[in-house]
Amino acid sequence: MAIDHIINNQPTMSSLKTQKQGYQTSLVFDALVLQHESNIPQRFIWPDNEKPGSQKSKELEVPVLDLGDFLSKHSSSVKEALSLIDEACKNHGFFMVVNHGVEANLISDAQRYIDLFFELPLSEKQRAQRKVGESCGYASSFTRRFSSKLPWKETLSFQFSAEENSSNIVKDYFKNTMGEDFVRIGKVYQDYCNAMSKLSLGILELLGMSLGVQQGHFKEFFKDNNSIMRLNYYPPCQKPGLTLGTGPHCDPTSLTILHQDKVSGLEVFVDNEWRSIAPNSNAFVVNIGDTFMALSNGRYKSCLHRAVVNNKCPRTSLAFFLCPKNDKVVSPPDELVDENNPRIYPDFTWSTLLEFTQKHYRADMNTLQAFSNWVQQKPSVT
Ligand SMILES: C=C1C[C@]23C[C@@]1(O)CC[C@H]2[C@]1(C)CCC[C@@](C)(C(=O)O)[C@H]1[C@@H]3C(=O)O
Ligand SMILES: O=C(O)CCC(=O)C(=O)O
Ligand SMILES: [Fe+2]
Repeated sequence: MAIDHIINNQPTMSSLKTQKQGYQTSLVFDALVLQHESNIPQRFIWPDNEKPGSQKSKELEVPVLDLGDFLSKHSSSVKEALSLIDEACKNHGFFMVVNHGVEANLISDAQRYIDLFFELPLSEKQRAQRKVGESCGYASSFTRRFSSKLPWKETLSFQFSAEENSSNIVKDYFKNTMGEDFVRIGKVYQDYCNAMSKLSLGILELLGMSLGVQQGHFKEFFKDNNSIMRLNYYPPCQKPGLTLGTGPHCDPTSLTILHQDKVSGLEVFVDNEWRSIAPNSNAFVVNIGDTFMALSNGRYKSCLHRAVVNNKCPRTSLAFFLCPKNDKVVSPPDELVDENNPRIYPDFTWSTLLEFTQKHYRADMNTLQAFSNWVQQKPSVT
């Protein structure tokens, strides 16, 4: 049966009646069906210049930061760590963190529950269905947002807040969205996000030092962060050379703390070629996002990366996207602006950049430039 026929006749296909647009047929990516299909629907096939093809990417060696060592202030490790991280962040914006203090069984629970959630029947997952224009909820390859170059993935994204009065925000999300059976899962992801928020503050202390910024500046800016946690689930694909789990992009957020499962797939575009970052279950991959690039006045780079899929097994990743509180104005500290380093980006708030990515622009390798142009055209947006 032709794949389009399969998709179009899925019981899961739903038609959406909206006040504005009348009937709109929305196709749903049923991973259980598509992962066995070798006839890939056109909308999942990427253009020739973006297809991953069949050749395996060379591995990229990124600096590995021993955070425990660094934070215990062993002067020898501090100096060496700072220069390693500084060079990586000026070049491709990626490094790894080990000895991070996050419990191994918390990480393995968080990884295990990704499989549990995404192996649920589609109708169950759709109880958390993400609405167009919103950044939280379940999305199946964004069939409701995009009509081409669809990512070969399902995602579940939810909000985290480090503010005192929001200490149960993740737990409540799972309970209210998915019901009592998900209280335990909600607790695991609440604990995981708390650990990510704490870890990010340790990393920010290091980035502040390597940028030569007043001690604790970035920690202070992000202490009440309002971040986004995303579970990525990449089903196997029979033609992995034609599709992409996540297309080439820079993260619009500030810092991404990613945990790759045992299955490789993360690739970074460095020196004009795609390079893979090998999975390491004891480490987190950290990358600079657009918002931190603006905070560093362009000193540290938010770089192009993507996720490829394979034809053998699912791949999962835990992505914690550190974001400042919505109304915080993103503006580089004075130490990073002088006559030799004039301002590169306008002041903006994270909520405005997030709205731009959710309602006006598909995040890619030019998001921040497109956003800067958009903000400068719009009167009184900060
Ligand atoms: C602010 C965000 C938008 C995306 C999630 C994120 O929290 C950070 C990464 C962004 C994204 C992954 C970049 C590639 C395109 C995208 C549409 C995706 O493939 O998921 C982006 C996310 C989004 O939901 O817009
Ligand atoms: O899954 C991965 O390895 C990368 C995902 C990613 O880049 C993202 O979600 O922004
Ligand atoms: Fe990313």
